[in-house]
Amino acid sequence: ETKNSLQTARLPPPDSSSIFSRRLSLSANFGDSRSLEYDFYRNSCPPAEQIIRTMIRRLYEVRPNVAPALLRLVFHDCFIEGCDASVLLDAVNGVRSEKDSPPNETLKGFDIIDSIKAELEAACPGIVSCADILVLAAREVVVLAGGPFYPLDTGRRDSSRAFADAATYGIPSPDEELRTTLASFASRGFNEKETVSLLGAHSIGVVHCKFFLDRLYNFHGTNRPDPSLDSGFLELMRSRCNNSHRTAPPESPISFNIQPPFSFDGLPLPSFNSSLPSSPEEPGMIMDYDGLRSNFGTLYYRSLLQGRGILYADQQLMAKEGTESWVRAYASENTLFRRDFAITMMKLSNLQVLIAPLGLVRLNCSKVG
Ligand code: HEM
Ligand SMILES: [Ca+2]
Repeated sequence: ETKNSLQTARLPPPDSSSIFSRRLSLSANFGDSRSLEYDFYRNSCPPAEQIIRTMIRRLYEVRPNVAPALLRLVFHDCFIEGCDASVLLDAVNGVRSEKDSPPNETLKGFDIIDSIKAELEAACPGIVSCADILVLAAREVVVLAGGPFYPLDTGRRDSSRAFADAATYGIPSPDEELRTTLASFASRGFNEKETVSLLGAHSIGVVHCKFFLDRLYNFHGTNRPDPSLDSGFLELMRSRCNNSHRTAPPESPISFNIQPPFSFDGLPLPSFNSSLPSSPEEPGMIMDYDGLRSNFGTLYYRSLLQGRGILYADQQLMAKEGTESWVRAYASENTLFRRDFAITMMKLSNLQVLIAPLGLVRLNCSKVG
């Protein structure tokens, strides 16, 4: 299965950019033998995967929000020129980083990757790529958050540059219509079903008010809320995010209105206080649909059935029969969802990977040299 998804993932998307074609033709020169391998570090750094697992588990105990942070981070890396750790690079000498692009402004978890990298550099200097660390760390947090385990091949190499423009235009927008979202995923090889299952990642984490304020107060410039929103849920969201969050500068004390976390279905919440937005000036909604962590995914899809998706792009999954039927299926069959989510996470983690001699192993994940 890994092999198949890797091959699919290596097909050029319809809108393939020149950099992508360059990579593809270069790797094609070496034939098909160059691909990721199961346990790539078995000789060069045997404890690599165990180190990552142990560190993530320890971190998760004190900071459970590492789970959503890293799950989102791997998506934002792999979606832009593949899983090459390009998203981790800092700006240098006026060359913009992906971190600075608007869709990435609220990304978190860079420090976690850095500390894992430091540990791995101490154990096996110059061996384990940042790109592999990121996908492996994301796999661990999915399991900790109650999601499925999935096997991953390794041997990804890191990019030597960031793709700031590609990140600005290539990360899907939360306000997008369904067809645009589907086209964006299709261009990376994900069909409708796979797109619906990947969005199950929105079972955990936080959404800041600015990403859905328009839905609450001025949907598509109508001065009215989004009609697809359940009315009770609209009130709940408005109580979290008032209209002033639209214009208030981030440091404005006016925005201080965080309330205790709650669960959408009245389920008891675990102590997830640290998944509150990082600063009190940035209120938002907790996507902790899976209060008991036993059913990762189920409550996300059920909430879409009830018109309770937080982002417009989430709720849009109900706008078309093809995607709606998958929302229904995943809302009622958690085993099916877990299987499909595992497969699509493997596919996401294998997008456009760089294999030696392409790319490099960065010694510091946020710098090239
Ligand atoms: C149409 C596609 C998607 C859109 C428009 C979208 C948009 C967003 C937005 C706006 C946020 C809130 C960020 C914030 O408030 O700081 C968010 C959070 C998140 N997204 Fe997505 N996303 C999409 C797909 C995905 C996928 C495919 C994954 C992973 C496989 C993912 C994982 C996450 C996670 C885990 C969070 C919570 C982050 C945290 O709490 O730190 N998203 N997403
Ligand atoms: Ca990337």
